[in-house]
Order: sequence, then C-alpha cells, then structure tokens
Amino acid sequence: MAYTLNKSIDELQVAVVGGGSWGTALAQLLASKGYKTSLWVLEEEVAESIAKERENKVFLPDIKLSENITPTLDLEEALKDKDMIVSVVPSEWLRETALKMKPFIKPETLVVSATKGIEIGTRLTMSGILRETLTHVPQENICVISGPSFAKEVARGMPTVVTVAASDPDVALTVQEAFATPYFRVYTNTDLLGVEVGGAVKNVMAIASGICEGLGFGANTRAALITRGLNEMRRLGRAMGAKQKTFSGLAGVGDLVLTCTADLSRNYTFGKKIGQGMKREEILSKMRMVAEGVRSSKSVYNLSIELDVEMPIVEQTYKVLYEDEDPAKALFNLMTRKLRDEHDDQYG
Ligand SMILES: NC(=O)c1ccc[n+]([C@@H]2O[C@H](COP(=O)([O-])OP(=O)(O)OC[C@H]3O[C@@H](n4cnc5c(N)ncnc54)[C@H](O)[C@@H]3O)[C@@H](O)[C@H]2O)c1
Ligand SMILES: O=P(O)(O)OC[C@H](O)CO
Repeated sequence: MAYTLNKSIDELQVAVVGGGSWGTALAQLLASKGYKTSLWVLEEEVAESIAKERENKVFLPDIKLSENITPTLDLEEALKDKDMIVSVVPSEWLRETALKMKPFIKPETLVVSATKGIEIGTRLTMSGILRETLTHVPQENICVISGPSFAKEVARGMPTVVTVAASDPDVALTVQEAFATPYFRVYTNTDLLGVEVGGAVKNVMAIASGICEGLGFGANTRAALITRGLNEMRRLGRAMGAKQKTFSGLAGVGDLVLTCTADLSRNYTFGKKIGQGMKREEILSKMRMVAEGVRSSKSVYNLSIELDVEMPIVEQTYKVLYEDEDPAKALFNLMTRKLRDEHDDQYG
C-alpha cells in the first residue's frame, strides 16, 4: 500500500538518531525549517554541550545550533510518537542501535537512512540493516538520503544537492519536501541499492585517492583514480542489480568527486596519512570521527570476491589497510596490470 501522510508536512514530528557531525548537521537543517527535532546522542558531553551551549563541541564545533533541537541520551524519549526518524549512526554500530530503537518506533514511521557503508559479514547496505531489524515498519517506508554533502558545509548553509532514494514515490516526495531548503536541494530517486552502493564505494576510493596524495602524486593520478574508481562502482552496482544511471548522479560520481578531492573528507585524510606511512590502527586510535571507507574496504572487497566482480582499486586498498601491503607497491601493482582496451570489460 502506498504511503500516505495523515497530517500536514509542517506538523511532522522528527527525530535524528546519532549526534555525530552529520546527524547534528541534519538536525540543524530540520530545526532551521521549524521542526522541533529530538537528537539522540551517545555521549553525555555532547548532550550537555548542545543543551547548555547550543553547540556540538565534539563533532560539529563552531556552529550555533537551533533552540528547536532537543538533545537526549534516552532513545525512548527521542523516538516516542515521531513520524520521521533520521538514522545517522555509523555503520559499525547501526545494527545494535537499530535493535534498541525498535520498541519505540511506530509502524507507520518514515525511516530515513543517512549512514554510508556496507556491513561487514552480512554485506548488507544500511537500509538493508534497518529493514532486517525494524521488521514492523513497512519496507517501503525505509529510504535513503545521500550525495555530496560535507556536514560542515551543510551546517553553514552552503548550497548542497543530494538525493532521496525510496521504492515508494510518495515516501520520496514526503522526505524531499521535509528536507528541502533554498540551500539544500533534494532530488528523488527510486534506486536505493545504487545510491547505497555509490555511497559505500566512494569512501573506499576516497581513501585510495588520499593514499596517492600522501605518496606525493598529483592531479593526473587523482583523475585516473576517480575515473577507474567510477568504473569499479558501476561494475559492482551492475552485478548487484542497481541502475547504471545512478552512478552518473549525485550519489555516484557526485559524491565520488567530492570525497576524492577534498581535505574536508575524513576518508581522504585517512588515506593521506596511510600514504605518508602511518598505519590503520594508529590513525584510528586518534580519531573520534569515523572514516567509513576503512570498514567498507573490507566489506566491498569481500563482496567483489563473492560476486566475482573485478575491483582492482578496492582490492589494493584492502591489502594496504588489512594486509600491510606497502602503498607504493599497491599503486605499482595497479599501474602494471595487464594492458587492455579502456572499455574491454563485460560491463563496458
Ligand atoms: N560527516 C559528514 O560530513 C557526513 C556526510 C554524509 C554522510 N555521513 C555519514 O554519516 C554517518 C555518521 O557519521 P557522522 O559523520 O555523523 O559521525 P562522526 O564521525 O562525526 O561521529 C562519530 C559518531 O559515532 C557515534 N558512536 C561512537 N560509538 C558509538 C557506539 N558504540 N554506538 C553508537 N554510536 C556510536 C558517536 O556518538 C558519533 O555520533 C557515517 O556513515 C558517515 O559516512 C557523514
Ligand atoms: O568526510 P567523509 O569522507 O566521511 O565524507 C563525508 C560525506 O560522505 C561526503 O558526502
């Protein structure tokens, strides 16, 4: 049955789950539109800093947050009677958090997934985890928001364009309207899988691009990495049943270009440090934020083997991160693969 909203869109009761930088930026966006927004956060210091100082000093410093945001450490308080829930918990903790959320979510709720990644082990997308855990919510009510969007820029009101993917067009239209502002343009899309594959693979490519930068290489290398990385994204998407045109869109090439080229990207910065000689665990031990590409390197690599999809950049990135391969050797391996026609690929 198609989704129907039984109230005016301005009356939506909304909650954001996850008070990291993206969760806080999305809460700020919704709050600035007038929505009274509950924000579930894990850390007491984050709840306190938002409640008392109107700032998330840990994950999104220097942004004055709206009075419409109510931070809470209590999931029940955050989720009770909400019509739209935005899930922004990093992939590593999404499943356990979703299970805790479940008892407090009404079946008719819209669930918007803003997390990027593929789960290690199950190889599920983030909306796949939500569908598997929130079994009382109709599958069509679970949708995805993605695209080139750094939290810091959205929070500062810089023009940003994203896509909302949902299998039910009425769900997509409702969420599109709820999020859209003159500085945050939202398109709709019916290809959830393609949007989520794009969001996961681009983070692996961003790490690879950062590694090249860290090794001291330049613009030629980066352009090659983005172009061939897009090819790998398309190939995996095709094998999984995603629509090819999705990868030419915001959640494909759009997010890939953004994350492979900007110092604001945590994945790119992580890769740069690897290229400069640091090790994965050493970098992660100093980060409070996530670089989803670290986990996605493993899950996407495993997926590529399982589905027999050729993804050499993903493979080499995985080997650098998890098998201690030398980054320069990994790049040499990529450059000296068997020479071939650019489009000599069963997925062209
Ligand atoms: N930051 C961005 O610019 C941005 C933009 C688009 C999408 N995303 C995606 O949003 C998702 C969330 O990332 P973020 O940037 O908001 O987070 P972040 O990296 O800024 O912060 C880390 C988050 O992890 C949470 N966390 C740590 N341990 C936890 C646990 N045990 N259980 C539950 N939560 C725990 C913290 O509370 C915090 O909210 C990621 O998938 C990311 O790829 C981020
Ligand atoms: O900072 P990153 O690398 O996690 O990227 C953030 C967003 O995914 C960009 O769209």
